[in-house]
Amino acid sequence: MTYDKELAAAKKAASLAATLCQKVQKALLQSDVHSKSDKSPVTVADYGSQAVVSFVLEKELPTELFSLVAEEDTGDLRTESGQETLQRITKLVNDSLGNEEVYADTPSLSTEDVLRAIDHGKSEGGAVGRHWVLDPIDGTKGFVRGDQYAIALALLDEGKVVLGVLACPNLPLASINQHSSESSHDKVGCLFFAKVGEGTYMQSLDGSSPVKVHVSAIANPEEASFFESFEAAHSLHDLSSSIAKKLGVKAPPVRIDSQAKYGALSRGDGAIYLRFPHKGYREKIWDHAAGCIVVTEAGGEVTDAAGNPLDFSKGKYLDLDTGIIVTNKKLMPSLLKAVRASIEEKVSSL
Ligand SMILES: Nc1ncnc2c1ncn2[C@@H]1O[C@H](COP(=O)(O)O)[C@@H](OP(=O)(O)O)[C@H]1O
Ligand SMILES: [Mg+2]
Repeated sequence: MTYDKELAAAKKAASLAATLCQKVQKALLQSDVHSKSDKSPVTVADYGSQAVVSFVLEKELPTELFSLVAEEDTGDLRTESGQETLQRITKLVNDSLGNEEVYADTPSLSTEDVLRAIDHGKSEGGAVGRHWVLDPIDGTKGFVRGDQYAIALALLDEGKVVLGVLACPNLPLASINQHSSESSHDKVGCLFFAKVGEGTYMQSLDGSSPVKVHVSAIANPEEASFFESFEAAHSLHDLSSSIAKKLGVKAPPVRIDSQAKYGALSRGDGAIYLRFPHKGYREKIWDHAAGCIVVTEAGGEVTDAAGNPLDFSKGKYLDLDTGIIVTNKKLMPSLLKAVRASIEEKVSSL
Protein backbone atom coordinates (compact mmCIF):
# COMPACT_ATOMS: atom_id res chain seq x y z
CA MET A 1 0.00 0.00 0.00
CA THR A 2 1.56 3.29 -1.03
CA TYR A 3 -0.96 5.83 0.35
CA ASP A 4 0.24 8.30 -2.30
CA LYS A 5 -3.10 9.87 -3.10
CA GLU A 6 -4.04 9.92 0.59
CA LEU A 7 -0.85 11.82 1.39
CA ALA A 8 -1.42 14.31 -1.43
CA ALA A 9 -4.99 14.92 -0.20
CA ALA A 10 -3.83 15.28 3.42
CA LYS A 11 -1.15 17.83 2.48
CA LYS A 12 -3.64 19.86 0.49
CA ALA A 13 -6.25 19.73 3.27
CA ALA A 14 -3.81 20.74 6.04
CA SER A 15 -2.27 23.54 3.94
CA LEU A 16 -5.65 25.06 3.12
CA ALA A 17 -6.73 24.80 6.76
CA ALA A 18 -3.45 26.50 7.77
CA THR A 19 -4.19 29.45 5.46
CA LEU A 20 -7.64 29.78 7.02
CA CYS A 21 -6.21 29.68 10.55
CA GLN A 22 -3.46 32.23 9.78
CA LYS A 23 -6.05 34.64 8.45
CA VAL A 24 -8.03 34.38 11.70
CA GLN A 25 -4.93 34.57 13.92
CA LYS A 26 -3.66 37.71 12.13
CA ALA A 27 -7.06 39.41 12.46
CA LEU A 28 -7.21 38.37 16.10
CA LEU A 29 -3.80 39.84 16.90
CA GLN A 30 -4.49 43.07 15.04
CA SER A 31 -7.84 43.60 16.69
CA ASP A 32 -7.79 46.34 19.34
CA VAL A 33 -10.83 44.89 21.02
CA HIS A 34 -9.22 41.48 21.39
CA SER A 35 -9.78 40.18 24.88
CA LYS A 36 -8.15 37.02 26.17
CA SER A 37 -11.45 35.75 27.50
CA ASP A 38 -13.13 36.04 24.09
CA LYS A 39 -13.02 32.51 22.74
CA SER A 40 -14.92 33.24 19.51
CA PRO A 41 -11.99 33.76 17.08
CA VAL A 42 -10.39 30.47 18.06
CA THR A 43 -13.77 28.75 17.89
CA VAL A 44 -14.37 30.03 14.38
CA ALA A 45 -10.91 28.94 13.22
CA ASP A 46 -11.21 25.53 14.91
CA TYR A 47 -14.52 24.71 13.23
CA GLY A 48 -13.44 26.30 9.95
CA SER A 49 -10.25 24.25 9.85
CA GLN A 50 -12.17 21.02 10.57
CA ALA A 51 -14.74 21.82 7.86
CA VAL A 52 -12.02 22.54 5.28
CA VAL A 53 -10.06 19.35 6.03
CA SER A 54 -13.20 17.23 5.98
CA PHE A 55 -14.40 18.80 2.70
CA VAL A 56 -11.02 18.43 0.94
CA LEU A 57 -10.49 14.81 2.01
CA GLU A 58 -13.94 13.80 0.83
CA LYS A 59 -13.59 15.67 -2.46
CA GLU A 60 -10.09 14.33 -3.21
CA LEU A 61 -10.78 10.73 -2.19
CA PRO A 62 -14.35 10.16 -3.39
CA THR A 63 -14.10 6.40 -3.69
CA GLU A 64 -13.06 5.76 -0.12
CA LEU A 65 -15.29 5.04 2.82
CA PHE A 66 -14.78 8.17 4.85
CA SER A 67 -14.21 8.02 8.60
CA LEU A 68 -12.83 10.99 10.54
CA VAL A 69 -12.01 11.20 14.24
CA ALA A 70 -11.78 14.90 15.03
CA GLU A 71 -11.89 17.23 17.99
CA GLU A 72 -14.91 19.44 17.21
CA ASP A 73 -18.62 18.69 16.99
CA THR A 74 -21.53 20.88 15.87
CA GLY A 75 -23.62 20.82 19.09
CA ASP A 76 -23.18 24.56 19.82
CA LEU A 77 -23.47 25.58 16.17
CA ARG A 78 -26.92 24.03 15.91
CA THR A 79 -28.32 26.20 18.73
CA GLU A 80 -29.91 29.61 18.17
CA SER A 81 -27.00 31.44 19.76
CA GLY A 82 -24.56 29.57 17.47
CA GLN A 83 -26.07 30.91 14.23
CA GLU A 84 -23.89 34.01 13.93
CA THR A 85 -20.76 31.94 14.48
CA LEU A 86 -21.96 29.40 11.91
CA GLN A 87 -22.41 32.19 9.34
CA ARG A 88 -18.88 33.47 10.03
CA ILE A 89 -17.43 29.95 9.67
CA THR A 90 -19.31 29.35 6.43
CA LYS A 91 -18.00 32.60 4.92
CA LEU A 92 -14.44 31.81 6.02
CA VAL A 93 -14.60 28.28 4.57
CA ASN A 94 -16.03 29.51 1.25
CA ASP A 95 -13.37 32.24 1.03
CA SER A 96 -10.61 29.66 1.62
CA LEU A 97 -11.93 27.11 -0.86
CA GLY A 98 -12.76 29.80 -3.44
CA ASN A 99 -9.16 31.01 -3.38
CA GLU A 100 -7.97 27.55 -4.33
CA GLU A 101 -7.93 27.18 -8.09
CA VAL A 102 -9.25 23.62 -8.17
CA TYR A 103 -12.28 24.45 -6.04
CA ALA A 104 -13.05 27.80 -7.66
CA ASP A 105 -15.89 26.23 -9.67
CA THR A 106 -17.38 24.39 -6.70
CA PRO A 107 -20.68 25.99 -5.69
CA SER A 108 -20.51 27.86 -2.37
CA LEU A 109 -21.11 25.69 0.66
CA SER A 110 -24.29 26.35 2.61
CA THR A 111 -24.36 26.41 6.41
CA GLU A 112 -25.84 22.89 6.22
CA ASP A 113 -22.90 21.71 4.08
CA VAL A 114 -20.48 23.14 6.65
CA LEU A 115 -22.31 21.46 9.54
CA ARG A 116 -22.23 18.17 7.63
CA ALA A 117 -18.50 18.48 6.94
CA ILE A 118 -17.75 19.18 10.62
CA ASP A 119 -20.00 16.33 11.76
CA HIS A 120 -18.02 13.90 9.65
CA GLY A 121 -15.52 14.07 12.50
CA LYS A 122 -17.75 12.01 14.81
CA SER A 123 -16.08 8.68 14.19
CA GLU A 124 -14.72 6.79 17.20
CA GLY A 125 -11.72 5.31 15.36
CA GLY A 126 -10.52 1.87 16.46
CA ALA A 127 -8.53 -1.12 15.26
CA VAL A 128 -10.56 -1.98 12.16
CA GLY A 129 -10.40 -0.21 8.79
CA ARG A 130 -9.18 3.26 7.95
CA HIS A 131 -9.74 6.39 10.01
CA TRP A 132 -8.49 9.92 9.51
CA VAL A 133 -7.47 11.59 12.77
CA LEU A 134 -7.59 15.39 12.97
CA ASP A 135 -6.76 18.14 15.42
CA PRO A 136 -7.99 21.22 13.50
CA ILE A 137 -6.04 23.58 15.77
CA ASP A 138 -3.65 21.89 18.14
CA GLY A 139 -2.27 24.34 20.70
CA THR A 140 -5.30 26.61 20.93
CA LYS A 141 -3.64 28.50 23.81
CA GLY A 142 -0.64 29.23 21.57
CA PHE A 143 -2.97 30.25 18.75
CA VAL A 144 -4.65 32.87 20.96
CA ARG A 145 -1.28 34.16 22.24
CA GLY A 146 -0.02 34.51 18.67
CA ASP A 147 2.50 31.71 19.17
CA GLN A 148 2.89 28.18 17.85
CA TYR A 149 0.00 25.93 16.85
CA ALA A 150 -0.47 23.12 14.34
CA ILE A 151 -3.03 21.51 12.09
CA ALA A 152 -2.41 17.81 12.70
CA LEU A 153 -3.81 15.14 10.36
CA ALA A 154 -3.01 11.42 10.34
CA LEU A 155 -4.39 8.26 8.77
CA LEU A 156 -4.87 5.05 10.77
CA ASP A 157 -5.07 1.75 8.90
CA GLU A 158 -5.96 -1.29 11.02
CA GLY A 159 -5.01 0.63 14.16
CA LYS A 160 -1.58 1.81 12.95
CA VAL A 161 -0.62 5.33 11.91
CA VAL A 162 0.38 5.05 8.23
CA LEU A 163 0.73 8.71 7.33
CA GLY A 164 0.85 12.04 9.08
CA VAL A 165 0.92 15.70 8.15
CA LEU A 166 1.72 18.58 10.48
CA ALA A 167 1.15 22.13 9.29
CA CYS A 168 2.93 24.57 11.63
CA PRO A 169 2.16 28.05 10.28
CA ASN A 170 4.36 29.97 12.75
CA LEU A 171 7.33 27.62 13.00
CA PRO A 172 10.51 29.15 11.49
CA LEU A 173 11.84 27.31 8.45
CA ALA A 174 15.32 27.53 10.00
CA SER A 175 16.14 25.56 13.13
CA ILE A 176 14.84 27.29 16.23
CA ASN A 177 18.15 26.51 17.96
CA GLN A 178 20.45 28.14 15.49
CA HIS A 179 21.49 31.66 16.30
CA SER A 180 21.07 32.55 12.69
CA SER A 181 20.36 35.96 11.25
CA GLU A 182 17.06 37.66 12.00
CA SER A 183 15.93 37.37 8.40
CA SER A 184 16.05 33.56 8.26
CA HIS A 185 13.98 33.47 11.43
CA ASP A 186 11.45 35.74 9.80
CA LYS A 187 10.50 33.02 7.35
CA VAL A 188 7.87 30.87 8.98
CA GLY A 189 5.40 28.18 7.96
CA CYS A 190 6.45 24.52 7.85
CA LEU A 191 4.67 21.46 6.49
CA PHE A 192 6.01 18.14 7.80
CA PHE A 193 4.79 14.89 6.28
CA ALA A 194 5.59 11.22 6.69
CA LYS A 195 4.44 7.92 5.22
CA VAL A 196 5.15 4.60 6.87
CA GLY A 197 8.50 3.19 5.72
CA GLU A 198 9.35 6.24 3.59
CA GLY A 199 10.84 8.82 5.94
CA THR A 200 9.81 12.32 6.93
CA TYR A 201 9.98 15.44 4.78
CA MET A 202 9.58 19.14 5.40
CA GLN A 203 8.63 21.88 2.98
CA SER A 204 7.49 25.44 3.43
CA LEU A 205 3.74 25.97 3.63
CA ASP A 206 3.99 28.22 0.60
CA GLY A 207 5.27 25.31 -1.46
CA SER A 208 9.08 24.89 -1.58
CA SER A 209 10.54 21.49 -2.59
CA PRO A 210 10.42 18.94 0.22
CA VAL A 211 13.65 18.04 2.03
CA LYS A 212 14.16 14.83 3.98
CA VAL A 213 14.63 15.44 7.71
CA HIS A 214 16.25 13.39 10.48
CA VAL A 215 16.15 13.54 14.24
CA SER A 216 19.24 14.75 16.07
CA ALA A 217 22.13 12.26 16.19
CA ILE A 218 23.28 13.51 19.60
CA ALA A 219 24.34 10.65 21.87
CA ASN A 220 25.63 12.73 24.77
CA PRO A 221 22.75 14.16 26.83
CA GLU A 222 24.97 17.06 27.92
CA GLU A 223 24.68 18.39 24.37
CA ALA A 224 20.94 17.79 24.10
CA SER A 225 18.13 20.27 24.58
CA PHE A 226 14.56 19.30 25.37
CA PHE A 227 11.07 20.43 24.45
CA GLU A 228 8.04 20.61 26.70
CA SER A 229 4.62 22.29 26.73
CA PHE A 230 4.52 26.05 27.13
CA GLU A 231 1.54 25.56 29.43
CA ALA A 232 2.48 24.24 32.87
CA ALA A 233 -1.09 22.91 33.19
CA HIS A 234 -0.39 20.46 30.32
CA SER A 235 2.83 18.91 31.58
CA LEU A 236 4.73 18.72 34.88
CA HIS A 237 7.66 21.08 34.36
CA ASP A 238 9.26 20.12 37.70
CA LEU A 239 9.34 16.43 36.69
CA SER A 240 10.97 17.24 33.31
CA SER A 241 13.50 19.39 35.08
CA SER A 242 14.40 16.54 37.45
CA ILE A 243 14.76 14.12 34.48
CA ALA A 244 16.91 16.60 32.55
CA LYS A 245 19.15 17.10 35.58
CA LYS A 246 19.62 13.35 36.05
CA LEU A 247 20.52 12.98 32.37
CA GLY A 248 23.01 15.83 32.54
CA VAL A 249 21.14 18.06 30.07
CA LYS A 250 22.62 21.54 30.38
CA ALA A 251 20.36 23.63 28.15
CA PRO A 252 17.15 25.15 29.57
CA PRO A 253 13.83 23.68 28.35
CA VAL A 254 12.44 24.89 25.02
CA ARG A 255 8.74 25.52 25.70
CA ILE A 256 6.46 25.69 22.70
CA ASP A 257 2.81 24.86 22.11
CA SER A 258 1.33 22.06 20.06
CA GLN A 259 2.71 19.23 17.92
CA ALA A 260 5.11 21.78 16.43
CA LYS A 261 7.38 20.16 19.09
CA TYR A 262 7.26 16.85 17.18
CA GLY A 263 7.96 18.67 13.91
CA ALA A 264 10.92 20.60 15.33
CA LEU A 265 12.31 17.42 16.90
CA SER A 266 11.98 15.49 13.63
CA ARG A 267 14.44 17.89 11.98
CA GLY A 268 16.86 17.81 14.92
CA ASP A 269 16.10 21.19 16.52
CA GLY A 270 16.14 19.49 19.91
CA ALA A 271 16.80 15.89 20.90
CA ILE A 272 14.15 15.19 23.57
CA TYR A 273 10.44 15.93 24.15
CA LEU A 274 8.97 15.26 27.58
CA ARG A 275 5.24 15.30 28.34
CA PHE A 276 3.86 14.45 31.78
CA PRO A 277 0.23 15.50 32.20
CA HIS A 278 -1.24 15.99 35.65
CA LYS A 279 -2.84 12.91 37.20
CA GLY A 280 -6.12 11.82 35.66
CA TYR A 281 -5.65 13.49 32.26
CA ARG A 282 -6.36 11.17 29.29
CA GLU A 283 -4.42 11.90 26.11
CA LYS A 284 -6.42 11.96 22.84
CA ILE A 285 -5.19 10.32 19.65
CA TRP A 286 -5.43 13.56 17.61
CA ASP A 287 -2.86 15.21 19.90
CA HIS A 288 -0.16 12.66 18.96
CA ALA A 289 -0.94 10.55 15.86
CA ALA A 290 0.56 12.88 13.21
CA GLY A 291 3.45 13.96 15.46
CA CYS A 292 4.29 10.36 16.30
CA ILE A 293 4.77 9.20 12.69
CA VAL A 294 6.60 12.42 11.77
CA VAL A 295 9.17 11.66 14.49
CA THR A 296 9.42 7.87 14.05
CA GLU A 297 9.88 8.12 10.27
CA ALA A 298 12.65 10.67 10.93
CA GLY A 299 14.45 8.01 13.00
CA GLY A 300 13.13 8.87 16.46
CA GLU A 301 11.23 6.89 19.09
CA VAL A 302 7.97 7.81 20.82
CA THR A 303 6.94 5.83 23.91
CA ASP A 304 5.06 6.14 27.16
CA ALA A 305 7.02 6.58 30.38
CA ALA A 306 7.41 2.79 30.69
CA GLY A 307 8.90 2.48 27.21
CA ASN A 308 5.80 1.07 25.46
CA PRO A 309 4.96 2.32 21.96
CA LEU A 310 1.75 4.39 21.73
CA ASP A 311 -1.34 2.39 20.75
CA PHE A 312 -3.70 4.33 18.46
CA SER A 313 -6.11 1.42 17.98
CA LYS A 314 -8.22 1.87 21.11
CA GLY A 315 -10.57 4.63 19.97
CA LYS A 316 -10.29 8.31 20.84
CA TYR A 317 -7.99 7.91 23.82
CA LEU A 318 -4.46 6.65 24.36
CA ASP A 319 -4.17 4.46 27.42
CA LEU A 320 -0.78 5.44 28.72
CA ASP A 321 1.58 4.70 31.51
CA THR A 322 2.17 8.18 32.99
CA GLY A 323 3.50 10.30 30.13
CA ILE A 324 5.00 10.51 26.67
CA ILE A 325 8.72 10.67 25.93
CA VAL A 326 10.39 11.22 22.58
CA THR A 327 14.02 11.08 21.54
CA ASN A 328 16.51 9.41 19.20
CA LYS A 329 17.44 5.72 19.45
CA LYS A 330 20.81 6.41 21.09
CA LEU A 331 19.44 8.51 23.92
CA MET A 332 16.28 6.46 24.63
CA PRO A 333 17.84 3.89 27.03
CA SER A 334 19.38 6.55 29.30
CA LEU A 335 16.26 8.73 29.02
CA LEU A 336 14.05 5.83 30.12
CA LYS A 337 16.35 5.21 33.09
CA ALA A 338 16.23 8.86 34.15
CA VAL A 339 12.44 8.93 33.72
CA ARG A 340 12.00 5.83 35.90
CA ALA A 341 14.29 7.19 38.61
CA SER A 342 12.63 10.62 38.68
CA ILE A 343 9.12 9.14 38.82
CA GLU A 344 10.15 6.82 41.68
CA GLU A 345 11.65 9.77 43.59
CA LYS A 346 8.48 11.78 43.05
CA VAL A 347 6.27 8.94 44.28
CA SER A 348 8.39 8.30 47.38
CA SER A 349 8.39 12.01 48.28
CA LEU A 350 4.56 12.13 48.38
N1 LIG B 1 -4.58 19.25 31.57
C1 LIG B 1 -4.02 18.86 30.44
N2 LIG B 1 -2.95 18.03 30.44
C2 LIG B 1 -2.36 17.65 29.31
N3 LIG B 1 -2.76 18.04 28.09
C3 LIG B 1 -3.82 18.85 28.02
C4 LIG B 1 -4.49 19.31 29.17
N4 LIG B 1 -5.49 20.11 28.78
C5 LIG B 1 -5.45 20.14 27.44
N5 LIG B 1 -4.44 19.38 26.98
C6 LIG B 1 -4.09 19.07 25.61
O1 LIG B 1 -2.83 19.65 25.29
C7 LIG B 1 -2.91 20.06 23.96
C8 LIG B 1 -1.87 21.12 23.68
O2 LIG B 1 -0.63 20.56 23.90
P1 LIG B 1 0.66 21.44 24.18
O3 LIG B 1 0.71 21.70 25.65
O4 LIG B 1 1.73 20.54 23.72
O5 LIG B 1 0.51 22.67 23.39
C9 LIG B 1 -4.31 20.56 23.81
O6 LIG B 1 -4.68 20.52 22.48
P2 LIG B 1 -5.71 21.63 21.90
O7 LIG B 1 -5.03 22.94 21.97
O8 LIG B 1 -5.94 21.13 20.53
O9 LIG B 1 -6.92 21.55 22.76
C10 LIG B 1 -5.11 19.61 24.65
O10 LIG B 1 -5.61 18.51 23.91
MG1 LIG C 1 -4.72 19.33 20.51
